Amino acid sequence: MTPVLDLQGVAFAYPDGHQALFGVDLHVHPGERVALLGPNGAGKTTLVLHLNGILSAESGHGEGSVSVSGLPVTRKNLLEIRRRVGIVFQDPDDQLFMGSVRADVAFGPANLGIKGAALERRVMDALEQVGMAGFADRPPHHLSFGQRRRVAVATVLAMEPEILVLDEPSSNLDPASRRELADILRGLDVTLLMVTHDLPYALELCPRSVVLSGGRVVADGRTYDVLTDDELMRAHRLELPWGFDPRTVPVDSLPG
Ligand SMILES: Nc1ncnc2c1ncn2[C@@H]1O[C@H](COP(=O)(O)OP(=O)(O)OP(=O)(O)O)[C@@H](O)[C@H]1O
Repeated sequence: MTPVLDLQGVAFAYPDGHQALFGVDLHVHPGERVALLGPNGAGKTTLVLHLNGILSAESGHGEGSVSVSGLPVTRKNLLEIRRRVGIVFQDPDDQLFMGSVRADVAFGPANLGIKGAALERRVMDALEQVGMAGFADRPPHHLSFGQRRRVAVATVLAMEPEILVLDEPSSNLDPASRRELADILRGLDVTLLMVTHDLPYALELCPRSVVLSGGRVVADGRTYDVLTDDELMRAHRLELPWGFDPRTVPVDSLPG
């Protein structure tokens, strides 16, 4: 089976010489839900920026290869790659800039040439998937932060990506919004890569976790096994929230 995401030996140094990634290998198969964990400065964002070619070895500061469903992430493939890889950034305001929710969600597919009833269907399907169909005519800046984050997810879903990449999806959400977003994400039929410091969220949503530390993959396995490996957790500054013990989570409530 061709992996949706295939990274081989990805190394990258920023122009100031700071080396952020050292030979990262990562393979994600269709339908998988994977959490990307790691302390501050581990290289998670740098890695995510390689997935749709914002950063790449082609820029002259890196090595290795990234491909999405067999298509190499190179300058000449960027349009198709950006259709296949949907990234939801941490701040929804980076993704919402139109006068209405409908216009924001329509922006990407309209750029692909989709119009009329087909465009409206894409927009409403995406908004329904995130429970925001009733907000189509509202200006995004009149919505709460949690609602804006859901609309940001819809802008990406409307592109019908092969992989949905989420950067800290639970950050700044109140407990109810955090849980509602988890319910939404659990219900999506899409391959998912989620960068998070919210370890219970990773356990709840992603059967598999990859730990990046110092620009290297230091663990890749079942989320439960990663979070209960005390030595690994300590070595890479991963801390569970006070009072949370994965061992007490009922096994049948874990995903996958
Ligand atoms: N534009 C840049 N120029 C130089 N170094 C950078 C740049 N952006 C990030 N870095 C460095 O690269 C390393 C990896 O940073 P990155 O943002 O990828 O980490 P991260 O795992 O996403 O961290 P966090 O959890 O804090 O968001 C860090 O040491 C950081 O200081």
